[in-house]
Amino acid sequence: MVRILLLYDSSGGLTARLADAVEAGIRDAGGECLRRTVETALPADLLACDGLVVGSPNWSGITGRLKAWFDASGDLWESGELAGLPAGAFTAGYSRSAGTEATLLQLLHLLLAHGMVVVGLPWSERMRRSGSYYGATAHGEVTPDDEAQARALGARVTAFARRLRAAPP
Ligand SMILES: Cc1cc2nc3c(=O)[nH]c(=O)nc-3n(C[C@H](O)[C@H](O)[C@H](O)COP(=O)(O)O)c2cc1C
Repeated sequence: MVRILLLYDSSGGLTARLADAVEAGIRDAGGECLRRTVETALPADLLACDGLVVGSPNWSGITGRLKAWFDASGDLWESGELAGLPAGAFTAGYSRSAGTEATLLQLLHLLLAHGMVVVGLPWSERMRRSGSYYGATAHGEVTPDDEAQARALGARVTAFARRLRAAPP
């Protein structure tokens, strides 16, 4: 069974609710979910996983706490140990038009810097109401469409993790 690290920060609970849906998607796809908040996660958790889904509140970018956590994983960046693992991103904020995609791209940048293989969301009718090519989203509340997109993201990362583990590039 592939193990996916679900790592996120959340102060008000919105990002945590999206994480619930990501976790459900990981399980849908037959994965094991290692769920950690930024307070409890260790860089070693990354090494124990076949893939990663990371989420941050949209605080005009990711939160300082999450950036500090990634800064502390710099050794793994240098050694390239995460290279080739699939990973996806999600974010929650107040407004649809106040930096959502910029925050997702900041998360994707961190994943790419580790050499990870970015898994986004493909176009669907649902994306007119929620989500982005760059990942799953919520704005002010978590709607059923938000949950469905986050769940799809968790399932996609898990499916890619299984394939990549079976046949590494
Ligand atoms: C310092 C700070 C900056 C924020 N910046 C933005 C922003 O640029 N765009 C936005 O839509 N919401 C912004 N928000 C609102 C948060 O994204 C919102 O509270 C969200 O629910 C946070 O996720 P959480 O409930 O998981 O903590 C900001 C909140 C704080 C505290």
